[in-house]
Formats: sequence, C-alpha cells, structure tokens
Amino acid sequence: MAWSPEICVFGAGSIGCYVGGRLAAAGAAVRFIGRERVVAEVREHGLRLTDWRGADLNVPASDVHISTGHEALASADLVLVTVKSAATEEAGRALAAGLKPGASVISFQNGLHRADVLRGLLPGRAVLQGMVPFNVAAQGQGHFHAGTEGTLEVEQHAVLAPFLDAFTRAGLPLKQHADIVAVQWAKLLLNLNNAVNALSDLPLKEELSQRAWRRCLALAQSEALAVLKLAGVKPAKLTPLPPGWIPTLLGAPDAVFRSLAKKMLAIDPKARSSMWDDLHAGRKTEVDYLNGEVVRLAHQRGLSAPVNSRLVELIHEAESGKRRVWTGDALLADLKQAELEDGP
Ligand SMILES: NC(=O)C1=CN([C@@H]2O[C@H](COP(=O)(O)OP(=O)(O)OC[C@H]3O[C@@H](n4cnc5c(N)ncnc54)[C@H](OP(=O)(O)O)[C@@H]3O)[C@@H](O)[C@H]2O)C=CC1
Ligand SMILES: CC(C)(CO)C(=O)C(=O)O
Repeated sequence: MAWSPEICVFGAGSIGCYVGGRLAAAGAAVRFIGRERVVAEVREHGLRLTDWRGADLNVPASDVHISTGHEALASADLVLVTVKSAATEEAGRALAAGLKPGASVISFQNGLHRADVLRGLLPGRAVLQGMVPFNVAAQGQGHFHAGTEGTLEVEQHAVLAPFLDAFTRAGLPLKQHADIVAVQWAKLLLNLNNAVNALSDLPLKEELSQRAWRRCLALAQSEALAVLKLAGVKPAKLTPLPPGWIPTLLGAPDAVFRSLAKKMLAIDPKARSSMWDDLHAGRKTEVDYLNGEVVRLAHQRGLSAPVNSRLVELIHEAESGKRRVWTGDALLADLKQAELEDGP
C-alpha cells in the first residue's frame, strides 16, 4: 500500500479546523489538537466546511481524530501550527517534547516571526512559514466558513514534496514562495485592517464599503509603506493592485471604489476579521504582532509610526473593556490627530 503522510493540526480553531478539515474531507490522514471546548463540539457534530463559492463538505464525527492530548505529535509527518501568535511559544514547547524525528512544521499564523520563534524551539527541524490569505469564521456546531478567496502560500522547501498532493486534492494547493518575508509583509499590510475592522464592529464587507473606514486603513498602510521603503523591504503583490497603490484606491469615493475594487469587496457579507473575533470573545488580540510590527520597524529606523501606534493603543484599550466601538469619522479624526501631534 502507498505511504500516506499524517498531518497534525496544532490549534484547532478557525484556520486549523478549516484547513485540516478540508484535508481530511479529501482523504488525508489528519489529527487535530485543540482545547476542550472545540474538541467537545467537533466530537459531537463532526466538521462542516463551507466557502463563499458554495463548497459544502462534511467530515462525520466518527472520522475526526481530535484530542486535547498531544499523542498525535508522535506519529505526525507534518504539523500545521494554527494557534494565535501569543500561544506560539507554548505550541513550540509541546512540539519539541512530542514530535517524532524528521517531522516538519508549517506556521499558518499571521504576522512576521512565528516560524522564527518555532525554529528557535525546534533546532534542526524544517520549520516553514506559511500564509493564509482567506478569512475563516467559526459558525458553531463544528461548522467553519471561508468568507474570502485566496491561495495558501508557504516558504519554498524540498520537505514539502510528500504533502503537496494532499493539499491539492483538498482544493487548497500550496503555492511555494522563494521570498516569504515579502509575502508576510504584504499580508501584514492587509491585516492592518484587522484593528480598524475590530473597532468598527462591522462585517468586513460593510466596513470596507464605507470611505471613512477605508481612509483609516489607508493612513495605516501609507505609514507602513513609508517605513518599509526606508527599511528596503518590498512587499509581494498579493492583490490585483501592487501594495503601493492600495491606499489611493482605498481613499476613493464609495461609488468609484465599488466599481474599481470588486475583488476587494468579494467578501461574504458576514465575514469579520480574526481580531474582531478575539475582542468579541474577550481574548487578547494579535495587534502587537501586526500594527505593532510597523511601530517596531519604524523605531528601529529612528522613526515613529503614530497611526499604527494609536491603533495598537486603541485595541489595547478595547481589550481592557474601555471604548470599543467607533464611527468611521471619529476614528479617522483620532488617527489624523495622532499623526498631527507627532509633528512633521
Ligand atoms: N481567522 C481567520 O480568518 C484568519 C486567521 N489567520 C491567522 O491564523 C492564526 C490562527 O487564527 P484563528 O484560527 O482565527 O484562531 P482561533 O483562536 O480560532 O484558533 C486557535 C485555537 O488554538 C487553540 N490553542 C491555543 N493554544 C493551544 C494549545 N497549547 N493546545 C491546544 N490548542 C491551543 C486556541 O484555544 P484558546 O483560544 O483557548 O487559546 C484556539 O481554539 C492566527 O495567527 C491568525 O491571525 C490568518 C488568516 C485568516
Ligand atoms: C483574511 C484576513 C485578512 C481577514 O480579515 C485575516 O487575515 C484575518 O482576519 O486575520
């Protein structure tokens, strides 16, 4: 019988259950490690994976291998790390204790340095950075819905060869990239919207349909692009327009934006950012790993990044129960004020 690799998802949440579930639905051997709440839900209902184009796949509960224990690490050939950024060290320590020799790891987390952190804890192993472009929302009862499109990207590496078929069969082909840092920065520029979306308390499509919110994002992106330019970082092109043109498009009046940016608005009307999910659930967000990275890079270059600093501050305030919901105009005025106070 042909050897079929075993894949383990560490962090069964929105991304982990969706990607792992699609792999399992296509016949791959997948085991999930998650928290008790998700384990109980999936053991009762199984997994249902839908997407905005109408895909609707089921993995019955009897076919889902999911546990809070780490036994699956001992037999996995590939581990997909899908915990939130702040949980990376804990995940890395668990992997160091339980992984079999020769197993490889992909971090499918947002931000810039999650694979580096894992690599530090897993010396000698292939630990690759991946990137998930699409949005996934947990709908309850084991149902996970992908509300936008896009192709999974991953750092180019020979260890991926035995796993490529499984991803392709699942309809989630892995696009290998020689310069993953450029991909990560391009994704981070898009993720600067996570904070704006969380503060808007609106679904992504509704938020991005309104100019005031888009102008907030444009301010954050323009600031980041200026810092990246000085740092000599060229973000990859993940969208039809190059990253440098997006702030101008975002600033366009609503009717112009609607006709020029159809792809950007091709979002399930209910989809929200993962940062909104975190605020809504009362969890710490990933803002320090997203807008915070722009602030850190600016400081390293002796610069400031007042717009992104302010977004970090506002999200931390929201995490601690202070003002959470803004109007677009109020947030825009606040961010412009932060920029003004920072001086020329
Ligand atoms: N959701 C989305 O649309 C997208 C998310 N991403 C990125 O993907 C990553 C994952 O996001 P997402 O799937 O939304 O996050 P979720 O919070 O939905 O899923 C992560 C899950 O991992 C669990 N977990 C954390 N630590 C452990 C552990 N030690 N053992 C077992 N389970 C653990 C979490 O539990 P608990 O909460 O109890 O810690 C949670 O249930 C993030 O970096 C995010 O930015 C990227 C693209 C899109
Ligand atoms: C897909 C996207 C950009 C959706 O907002 C995301 O990465 C997130 O929610 O964290």
